[in-house]
Amino acid sequence: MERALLLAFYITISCLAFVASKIVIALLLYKRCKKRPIVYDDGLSGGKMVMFRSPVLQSLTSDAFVKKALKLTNKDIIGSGGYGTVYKLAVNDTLSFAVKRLNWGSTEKDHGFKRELEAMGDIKHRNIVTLHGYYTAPRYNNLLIYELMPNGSPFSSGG
Ligand SMILES: Nc1ncnc2c1ncn2[C@@H]1O[C@H](COP(=O)(O)OP(=O)(O)OP(=O)(O)O)[C@@H](O)[C@H]1O
Repeated sequence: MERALLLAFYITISCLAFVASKIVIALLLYKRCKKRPIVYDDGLSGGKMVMFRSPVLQSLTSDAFVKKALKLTNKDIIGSGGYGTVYKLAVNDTLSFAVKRLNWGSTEKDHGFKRELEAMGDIKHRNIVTLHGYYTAPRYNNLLIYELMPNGSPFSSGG
């Protein structure tokens, strides 16, 4: 009788451990999926827009955003640095982004660069401007999509 009880106890513990391990695995997979960037393929330009977990950018339709981004002109320029030109992209009256058009081309073959961008998309710090995503297309310069800082980039030293 005692042996039967002990056996039942072991079976119960094993079942509970099995269920708990499945829950932990499901939670880890869910967390990983949530962190994964959203990728939109733009059929028109053959480009790709990658949005990080930013709810701001994910609430926009990528088509509308890409169309606006590809229409940026000199009058939208808010600054320029060693790596490219920075434009203000206004989605509507209340929502704007800083879009940096890099001086070099597509990230398609540069996996290291992509990985670096995705790592930057994970960083959230009050002294570091948020990178919301990027756009890359075969015949177009790469675009980095940043949070728009009211007084310019926090990296900027005034030049
Ligand atoms: N997120 C942003 N919001 C508003 N303005 C920005 C933003 N990022 C950049 N700028 C503007 O664009 C300018 C150029 O920025 P950028 O980051 O390209 O170069 P930098 O920080 O000046 O220097 P470096 O070339 O070494 O990166 C900044 O000085 C700033 O005025």
